[in-house]
This record gives sequence, C-alpha cells and structure tokens, in this order.
Amino acid sequence: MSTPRSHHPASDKAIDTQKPKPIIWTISGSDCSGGAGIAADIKTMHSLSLSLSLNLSQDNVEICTLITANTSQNSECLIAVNPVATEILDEQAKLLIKDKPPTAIKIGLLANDHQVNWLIELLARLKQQDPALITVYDPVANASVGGKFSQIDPVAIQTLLPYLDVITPNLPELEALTCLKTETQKDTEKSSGNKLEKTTEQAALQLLYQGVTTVVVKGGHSNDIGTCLDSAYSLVENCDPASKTQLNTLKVSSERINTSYSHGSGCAFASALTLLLAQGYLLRDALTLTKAFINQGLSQNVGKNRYYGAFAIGGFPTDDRYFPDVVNSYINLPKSGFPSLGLGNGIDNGLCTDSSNKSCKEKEEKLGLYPVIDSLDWLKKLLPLELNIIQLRLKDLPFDEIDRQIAQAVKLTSNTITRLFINDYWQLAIKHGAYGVHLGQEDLADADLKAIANAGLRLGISTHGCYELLLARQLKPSYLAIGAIFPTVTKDMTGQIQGIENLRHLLTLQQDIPIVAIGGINLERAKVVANTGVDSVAVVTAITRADDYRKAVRALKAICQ
Ligand SMILES: Cc1ncc(COP(=O)(O)OP(=O)(O)O)c(N)n1
Ligand SMILES: Cc1nc(C(=O)O)sc1CCOP(=O)(O)O
Ligand SMILES: [Mg+2]
Repeated sequence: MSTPRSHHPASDKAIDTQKPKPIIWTISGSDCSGGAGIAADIKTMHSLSLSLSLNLSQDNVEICTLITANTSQNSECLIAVNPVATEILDEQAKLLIKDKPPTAIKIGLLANDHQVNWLIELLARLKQQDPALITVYDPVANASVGGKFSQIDPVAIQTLLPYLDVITPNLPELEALTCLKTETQKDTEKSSGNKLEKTTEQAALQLLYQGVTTVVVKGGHSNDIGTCLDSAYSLVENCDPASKTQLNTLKVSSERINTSYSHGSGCAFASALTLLLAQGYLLRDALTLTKAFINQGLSQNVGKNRYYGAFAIGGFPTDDRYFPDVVNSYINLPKSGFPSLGLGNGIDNGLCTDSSNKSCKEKEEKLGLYPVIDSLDWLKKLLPLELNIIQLRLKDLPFDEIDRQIAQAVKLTSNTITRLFINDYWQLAIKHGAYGVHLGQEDLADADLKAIANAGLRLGISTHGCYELLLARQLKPSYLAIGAIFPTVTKDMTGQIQGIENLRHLLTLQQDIPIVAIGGINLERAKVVANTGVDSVAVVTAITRADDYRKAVRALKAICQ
C-alpha cells in the first residue's frame, strides 16, 4: 500500500474502462447477532461499493470470507468464542489464492496465537507475491457488551505488525498493544487534550517502529465528551538526511455522537477504510470518508429507543453534516476569509473603472473558462478575448524575471474585465497589486494568509480529494480548485486523479465557494465537466496546444459560461 494507486474509483468511464474489481478478503469472527464481525464487514463493503457509483448500478467489490471464530453473543453478553482451526483457514486460503487473489485483506478477530502465527506466514507469502497488497487490522480485543474475545500474547501481535499497512486500534486497544497509558473514559482524572495527543502519538510511534505502516487511532473512548478525534500516523522519508524519517499526522475531528447503538462500528470502520483504500483512495481521503460514514451510521440511531440496534450501515456519505473537520495547527487562519470574485446575484465585479465600457458593467453569473498560462505573450494573446479570469503560472525563471513579468501582467490587465491570479508568488502578487493569488496545498504552510487577506487579494486554493477540500474550505477562499479531474500531461498528478463521479461527490462539500475544475480537460471533456455544475473550468494545454487558440477559447467559453 505504500505507493498510491494511479487509478481512482470514480474515474470517467471514457478514460477508465473495465478496471478489475478489487477482491477483499475479510479474516474475522462471526457474530451470531449479526451486528459486528464478518456480517458487518460484508454489509459495509457492499453497501459502500454499491453507492460509490452515483448511478447505483455497480457493486465494485468481491468479498471472500475466512471465519476465525464462531462467537455466541447478543446485545447483552458474550458467551463463547469457538475458534476455527488454522488447518481449515489454511485450506480456504489456499483455495482462494488460486481463484481470487486478494487486492486487500481486512483482519478482525484473531482468537488465539495459532491463528496469529498462521496469519503471519500467510501475509508474508502474499506480500511477497504482490507487494501492493493492502492489509488492514482492527485489533478486536474486548466485546462492547463485556468479555474478552481473545488472549493473544502481545508479542505475537508485534510479529504481525511488519506485515500490516494499517492498524486501527481504539484508545484502550492502543494501550493494550503498547502498554502505554493514553487516556480513556476509565480515567478519573481528566487531563488536557494536548497531553492525550502526546501520549497517543508516543504509543502510535511505538507501533510504527515495530513495522506497521500506518496507525489509525479511533478516539471514541477518549475523555472528551464534546468531540471525537481520529488520527492517522505514519513515518515518511525525510528530505533532511540528518533525521531519516518524520512523523506524518492526519487528524479528523467531529462532534461526539451519543448513541448506545454502536455495536459493530469498529468492524465497519476498518471495513470501510479497507474498501476505500482498495478502490484507490489515498489514505487521507479514505480516513475522512470513513469518519463521515461512521458519523452517518451513528447519527441514524440517536434518540431511538429500541431494544437492540447495531451500528447502522448506510451508503457512501455525501451529506456535508457527517463530514469531519480536518484539524491543522500550521495554517494561520484569517478570521473573515477572502474577498469574493463578485459573481452571481447581479453583483458587479468591481474591476472596471471605465464606466463607458459596456462589458465591464455586465453582471456575471459564472466564472467560466479559466486559462492558466506561463508567459506574458500568452496573456497578450488572450486579453482581447475577454475572459473573466486568467492565471499567470510562472515556473523555472529567475526571481527578477518573475518580478518583472508579474508587474507587467498586472499593468496589462488593469482596466480590463479579466481577473489576474498569480500562481505561487504571493508576495509579488501583493507587491504589484494583482487581483488574486493561487496557492497549492504545499504553498499554504509557507504563505502568510493574513497578509494576503489584509492586502485585499482574492485567494484560490488547489485541492485533490475531500481531505484537502475540507481543509481548504475552512480558510474561506475566493474559490476552490479541484483536480486533477483527468490525467494530464502538464503536471505529474499520479494517484490524485479524481474523475467525474468523485468531482460530483466533492461538489456536495463546496459550501457556496465557487469551484474550479482542472486537469486534463479538453474540448471534448469540458462538456461533461461543465455539466457537473462547476463554476469554472481551468485549462492549460487545451488552449496552449490548440491548432487555433482563438477557436479553442471560443468553443470552451461557450461550453463553460
Ligand atoms: C486553477 C488552478 N488549480 C490548480 C492549480 C495547481 O496549483 P498548485 O497545486 O500550486 O500547483 P502548481 O500550479 O504550482 O504546479 C493551479 N495552478 N490552478
Ligand atoms: C497545473 C495543474 N494543477 C492541477 C491540479 O490538479 O492541481 S492539474 C494541472 C495541469 C492542468 O493542465 P492541463 O489543462 O494541460 O491538463
Ligand atoms: Mg503552486
């Protein structure tokens, strides 16, 4: 799982036909009451996969089951675990390897050390055959109704860790795995959130050093009665050779949902995460969507007063209210956000000082076509074509030359209807009084957003998937760009191709911020992109490599307005 897959679940059929269905093995226990274990795994993965495709016609997953134990439990107690012999599990695995080799394996209840040792051998073999195999382990230890599922020696689990891509403990499970005290609801003395995060991080680091690639800690058992924070920790290679690795942390937080109907939510969490990773989502997006899926399920049962109700398994989450906040402490948030682009609702764009210019006074509804260009020559060619917005994206030039070109570009666009956005160089955009700045996610951490807002400049931000979109929308930018919609020759976007269906999903999270779609959009694809309802379509090569750029602009403009 270490490298993201280049395909995406929701890619446009025109460019991405006949992808093989992922095959997911679930190695978990059976819960005779049907709320958790293998039943929850199968329901979660089929339900998510079916509704992932907006036309609801494709169940894009094959699920195979290896049952580790036949448990006797109901909503009140766990009576027996009844492990299945490893000989039987091995017989099943051998049959499946020939017939249905796994894309991903979701592991739940392991009933004893024999099963752990059998699994280690199996995963070692499978990972050797297919290094891209995704393995996710939900370390089920205690039943939510009380009672223990297994008495596995923690040392056996440590030996399993190097074969796992993701482990998904809750806080008590993290404590049991690491012998480090985090903070659970059993603690009498409430300590600060900061301290909890530090000790959780330490415990996660211990597991990472033992060989698992990512630790996803579920915060459902924390002392915090107001919020529930889930975090994903992984070690990444550091560019600085002095410190070889650094800890990468993703945090998503939601208001706590109080319901007693959460039986099976841990299994559903790990199954959703596995399915989404197998479908090609990056970890950050799979985590965010899984959290939204869990919030959606927990919310279904709030206020209900039934005798028994397991976690409610729904479809792919699209309702904004279930999506978590992305927690970031590094971005300096300006309070009131950034000025709007003056679009829609008959608002004057405020750009033109020449009151006799008719087109200046027109009230615009849509941003429309958004050329992204790399020279003043292109700017001069495009300005007469009366575009609402153009971006100057200068790369690989000496700083002085960039300074000069930005100054010149601002001059050229003054007294025109064209909004000039400057890519990357926010200080120069402020210095020369450009209309706006476009920043990527990597640029955000280094930019002084307050200075950009105080100077009255508009801000556009690139996003690639729901995690980045949620993060960026907190900044209340003037527009959000979503990319890359299709593969593009202009820039390496491997692993970040959104496709049309995912673009549609992301549009449900826009919160009235104008959306620009970018990446691999040509004349043919512009129609389907515009039909999603985006406010603007940004292109590079569809114009700069067109046989006749004027014709291309006219045609694209007509589609995008
Ligand atoms: C409209 C629009 N969307 C996305 C980008 C990409 O910006 P960024 O991620 O900062 O990458 P570079 O353009 O700097 O390579 C964009 N420029 N414009
Ligand atoms: C500059 C850029 N940013 C992208 C993103 O997804 O953030 S895609 C992209 C390249 C767009 O070029 P073309 O129209 O030639 O495909
Ligand atoms: Mg950039």
